[in-house]
Order: sequence, then structure tokens, then C-alpha cells
Amino acid sequence: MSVTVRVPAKVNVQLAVGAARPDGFHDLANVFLAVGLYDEITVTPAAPGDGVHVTCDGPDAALVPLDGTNLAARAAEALAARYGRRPDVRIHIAKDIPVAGGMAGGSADGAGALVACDALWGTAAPRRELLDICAELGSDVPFSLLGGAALGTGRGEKLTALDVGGVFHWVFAMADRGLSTPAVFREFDRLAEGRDVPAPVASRPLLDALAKGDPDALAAAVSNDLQPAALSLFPALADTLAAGTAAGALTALVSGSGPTTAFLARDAESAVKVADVLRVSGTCRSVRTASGPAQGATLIPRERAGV
Ligand SMILES: C[C@@](CO)(OP(=O)(O)O)[C@H](O)COP(=O)(O)OP(=O)(O)OC[C@H]1O[C@@H](n2ccc(N)nc2=O)[C@H](O)[C@@H]1O
Ligand SMILES: Nc1ncnc2c1ncn2[C@@H]1O[C@H](COP(=O)(O)OP(=O)(O)O)[C@@H](O)[C@H]1O
Repeated sequence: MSVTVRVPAKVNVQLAVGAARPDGFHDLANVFLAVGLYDEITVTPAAPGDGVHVTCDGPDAALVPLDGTNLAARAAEALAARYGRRPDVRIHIAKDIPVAGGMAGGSADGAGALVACDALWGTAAPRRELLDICAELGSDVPFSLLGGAALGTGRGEKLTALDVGGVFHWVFAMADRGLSTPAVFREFDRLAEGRDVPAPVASRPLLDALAKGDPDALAAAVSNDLQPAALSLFPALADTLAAGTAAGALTALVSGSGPTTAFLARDAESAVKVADVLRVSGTCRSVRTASGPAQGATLIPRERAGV
């Protein structure tokens, strides 16, 4: 018997970052949109005493840690500890979300393993409890569970679901190396030295654009306070952003802490055109199209799971 859960990637359509807090985190106004690029997490019972065993396949699999630091392994351990049971489980990650790309791939695997183990073990944890465990695992993990669109406050873990009035079409350009999230926040702090950093606030025009499903209004309202820091650490991303804009994207931005770059297109056809131009631009490793909002962590019926 095994259980498979599908979990989407995210793009941050607004990422407003406040000053560093005493605990080292930053308060955020983080507007997440889940997009249709997915990891699939399959859990299978292991023999008593075997503990957690993680495997992974996909183009970026070599970059994923398979030890106890893997967020999927940590999720299984955390759920087992709460319910006083042994975490004897095999976890397989079919990874399609780029690793260390600012698209919350590790968070997706954490949320997916949690939902999958909850179903496998019959713990039937209340949703509130699952969200609390997610928040312990990482700031982005609760959103991976929720999906859709949401405003994340605090360090991004306190979520308010948002209305979205239509489908947004995106193109994502993957870079040839990753960026470390803590390093990008440290660079943000360095660039902010000697300046007053205002408290982060969600943009009203941005929330209205999402609610209307209006791509032009969304393009005019997107923002990412981590973008200057990501560009400072990875200057070549400016060429990718310029190539996508020249190809007809409505707007171009770094996804979260990067280095994946995100391009909003007016419709699906235009997204394909932007993707085709980016693919031959020589400014990125690979290119994908995906639309959002996408559903959060979802159990997949056995006959449809790719296992
Ligand atoms: C920047 C964002 C935007 O959604 O995503 P990514 O671009 O990494 O996907 C998130 O805030 C990343 O969330 P997540 O990847 O879960 O980070 P965490 O594990 O909680 O924290 C990793 C490190 O990032 C920094 N961090 C994270 C969140 C936050 N609000 N302030 C921070 O300063 C801290 O240095 C922390 O030690
Ligand atoms: N299941 C996982 N998948 C990917 N990365 C993971 C996972 N578990 C832990 N990590 C670690 O988290 C780091 C950040 O990866 P990821 O979540 O893909 O990127 P980002 O935080 O930029 O969205 C990776 O470099 C890796 O060391």
C-alpha cells in the first residue's frame, strides 16, 4: 500500500521585506501564487525500526539531500513524533520543481510528505495541526499545503487565502545554478544598511488585480524586494529578465529569492511565444510554462499516480 500526493510550485507576485528581526527572520508581506509545476511524493510503509528512507528522481535529483535534512524526511519525523509512533517509511520524490530556484520545491516536498504520511498512517490530523507542523518546517511550507493564492505575513507562515478571478499564464526560466535563500536575505540586509526599511504591506492594486484575474493590472503591480539582492549575487539574471521582456512578456521578475525568473504573459499562446524566444536566448538553462492558481497538496488516486 502506498500514498501519493501532488504539490505545486509557487511564484511570489509581491514580496515586500521588512528589516531583519531579532530572530534573524524578516517580516514579510508575501503574496504567493501556486503554479502548475509539481513534485509528487509517494510514501510506502517500511519495516519496523527501518526509519525514514528518501529517494528522488528528476532532472535536479542529484541536488536534493537524501539524509535527515530533507524536508520530506523532517515532515514525516515531525508527524510521527506528534502522534507517538515510529516514522518507518520510504519516501520517493518525483521532482519536477527546480531545486534552490525560489519556487519552494523543498517546501512542496515537506507539505506533500506530511499529507501523505497522515493518510498512510491514518493519523487524520486536523488541518490546523498540519499547518502548524508546516510552519515549524519552514516559512513557505504552509503555503505549499494550502495552494491557490494567499497573503503570508509574519515570516510568511501566517496565511490569508486570496480570491483569484482568472487564470494567469507564466513562463519560468531556470538558471544554471541555485541561490541560497539565507544568502539572498543577507545580501538584502547588506544593501539596506544605513536605510530605514519600511514595514512590509500588501499592495491593494495587486490584490485587486488578482481578484479580477487581470494580467495587465497584475503585471503593473508585481514587486519583489529581494530582486536587487538576487541580481547583486547573480548579475546575469538581468540578461534573462531583459530577454523575456523583449520577447513580449507583460512583466518579468525574479521568483522569490531566485534565481528562477518569472514572466507573466497575457494568455497561453503568448506564454508559448515568450518561452520559445527564451529557450534560444542563451540566457538560461531551461524554460517551462505553467499557469496559476494551482491546487495545494492533493492526494492522487492510486491509479493516476506515476508509481
Ligand atoms: C524567500 C521565500 C519567499 O517565499 O522563498 P524562496 O524564494 O526561498 O522559495 C521564503 O521567504 C523563504 O522561505 P523558506 O525557504 O521556507 O525559508 P525558511 O526555511 O523558513 O528560512 C530559511 C532562511 O531564510 C531567511 N528568511 C526566511 C524567511 C523570512 N521571512 N525571513 C528570512 O530571513 C532566514 O535566513 C532563514 O534562516
Ligand atoms: N525535498 C527537498 N527538495 C529540494 N531541496 C531540499 C529538500 N529538502 C531540503 N532541501 C534543501 O533546501 C534547499 C533549498 O531548496 P528549494 O526548496 O528547492 O529552493 P527554494 O528555497 O529556493 O525554493 C536545497 O538547496 C536543499 O539543500
